[in-house]
Amino acid sequence: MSHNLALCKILVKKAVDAGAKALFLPEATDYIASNPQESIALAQPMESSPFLLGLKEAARDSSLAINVGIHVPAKSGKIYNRSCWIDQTGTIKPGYIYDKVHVFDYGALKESNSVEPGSSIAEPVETIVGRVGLLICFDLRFPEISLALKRKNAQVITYPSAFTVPTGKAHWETLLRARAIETQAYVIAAAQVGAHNEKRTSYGHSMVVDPWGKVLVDLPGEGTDPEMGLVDIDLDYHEKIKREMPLLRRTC
Ligand SMILES: O=C(O)CNC(=O)[C@H](CS)NC(=O)CCC(=O)C(=O)O
Repeated sequence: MSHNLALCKILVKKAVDAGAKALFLPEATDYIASNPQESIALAQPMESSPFLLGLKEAARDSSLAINVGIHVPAKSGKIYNRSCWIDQTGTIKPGYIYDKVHVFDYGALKESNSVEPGSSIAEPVETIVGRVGLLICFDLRFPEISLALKRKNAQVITYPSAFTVPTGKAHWETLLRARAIETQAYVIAAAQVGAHNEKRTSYGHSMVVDPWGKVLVDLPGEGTDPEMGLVDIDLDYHEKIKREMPLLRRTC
């Protein structure tokens, strides 16, 4: 976790140097464990997690908002797979969190062994880059939840992710573009890349798609340094797309 925090701080510096107002980090940025027991054992409460406290401090010191995926202990003894919005003062206000609703049980991965599913869709967060709807990774396959955020006027939807390589190759870009086209929102999907342990490798291809479905960023995931892309979130463009093709007024 201290290693991951150090990598995050490199990205914070890159973001600040590039003039960014917000930085989007992947799902499970604190750690990816080798098995469900380890994942549960490593989870720390938000109040005392050195990873999260360090990231909040970095946000405050650099006046940079940060979206990050972490693990948090749940009352059931399992953990929540959580997406947090840290604002540019380093604060996670009430309502700035979302717990992954759809857990990923596929092939060798049984997320439900360790993760307690969340039970609600968070209101979009009013941020320095617009109204941000928080979702996570496998939620990407369930259009309903992103359309619920569209009805709540989300301008940006985030999917911090750690997709598997085969499902990523088959579906990742198509799903992200579809969600952006349907919701007419910016879709931002920071993704883990490469080998985590002998059993797990993530697909990568961190991607940003604009409200028309155009891919603005697709990071190659090469080399050893953490990579970052830079985009302008153009809220006027988002409005224009919605005005010219008002999908919500129609019924079906
Ligand atoms: O394990 C952790 O700590 C973090 N969580 C994840 O990486 C999760 C659960 S295993 N991964 C996914 O949801 C991949 C979804 C996917 O690949 C797909 O929908 O095709």
